[in-house]
Amino acid sequence: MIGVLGAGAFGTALAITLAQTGRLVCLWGRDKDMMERIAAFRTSPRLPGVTLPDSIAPTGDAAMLADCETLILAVPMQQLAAALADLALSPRHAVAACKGVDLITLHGPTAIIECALPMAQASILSGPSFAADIARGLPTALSLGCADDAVGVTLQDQLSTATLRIYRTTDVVGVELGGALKNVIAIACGAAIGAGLGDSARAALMTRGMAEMLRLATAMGARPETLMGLSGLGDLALTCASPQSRNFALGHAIGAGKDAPTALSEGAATAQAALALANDRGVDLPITRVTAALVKGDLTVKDAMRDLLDRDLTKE
Ligand SMILES: NC(=O)C1=CN([C@@H]2O[C@H](COP(=O)(O)OP(=O)(O)OC[C@H]3O[C@@H](n4cnc5c(N)ncnc54)[C@H](O)[C@@H]3O)[C@@H](O)[C@H]2O)C=CC1
Ligand SMILES: O=C(CO)COP(=O)(O)O
Repeated sequence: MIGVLGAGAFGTALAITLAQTGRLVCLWGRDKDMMERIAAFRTSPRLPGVTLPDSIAPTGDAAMLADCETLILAVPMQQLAAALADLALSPRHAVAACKGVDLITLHGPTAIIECALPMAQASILSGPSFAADIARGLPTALSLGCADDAVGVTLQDQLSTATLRIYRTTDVVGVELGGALKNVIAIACGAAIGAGLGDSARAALMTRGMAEMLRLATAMGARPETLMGLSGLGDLALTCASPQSRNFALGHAIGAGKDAPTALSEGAATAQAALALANDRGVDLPITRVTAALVKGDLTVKDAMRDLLDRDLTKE
């Protein structure tokens, strides 16, 4: 049995696609009443219009996860440490499906897992995929970062489904940072579009944003080709171009002068964390810097644009 910890949009979508393989999937959520309703009606408020297959066991009882050799962790990044601390878990493989950097420790998901579950092999699953697309069985490709390639082969086989194709790499840091940093650039792109700055501005932000992602990630030991793959360029392309993205939507609201949406936006916290990581390493992240200030309300889009355009001219 595979376990999914976190019955939000992404955890539920992953459970649905994994159920296609015929295996039993235990979907755990912390809200017991809601999990009972999901079990009874086979639908989730996080994924309207999608029916949960019978091979998914929705539950609010964490003891059910004890039998799962592989556990997928699909909670918000800033909640990962707390979620693991709250539950007594002992999986063999713990696969993070969250995107971000922990603001308190500046660790990525696998380092958080390694602290909380030292006996588990930690890995990261990331890449371009909206939960609604995965749940509807639309074709999707993701990257699995696992330091031990033999374990990576096992997980790649276990987690790939008829519609979800998984590639693997041992570059865990690259996969983690690709998924985390693209969210910051998606907020910046949303702000540009929301403020009416145009598609050319968005293309410039995506390209120079990719340069920032590469600078920070390689300074932290990632391989550049990982960032040019699914968890990096692939996810950047998806989230910077789609209003379906919650990070893009947050930026759009900021740019348009509207109230920020309440939905989760991992990029808001990650912008602050990325700046701290970059400062420690002497890496310059101008787009991330203005995005962090935009999110905090310390800068207007007009001033952010001026800040970026007024910098000294440089080589590409
Ligand atoms: N929704 C999407 O399309 C995708 C989401 N992701 C990533 O998946 C992660 C989760 O996102 P979503 O599922 O979309 O968010 P969501 O907001 O739909 O669900 C988050 C779930 O985590 C639960 N949760 C929060 N704190 C918790 C805690 N301390 N203990 C236990 N459960 C807790 C909430 O109750 C909720 O059910 C994020 O890092 C996101 O970037 C990745 C790819 C696609
Ligand atoms: O990570 C995602 C798609 O790959 C989901 O993006 P949002 O969190 O911005 O909605």
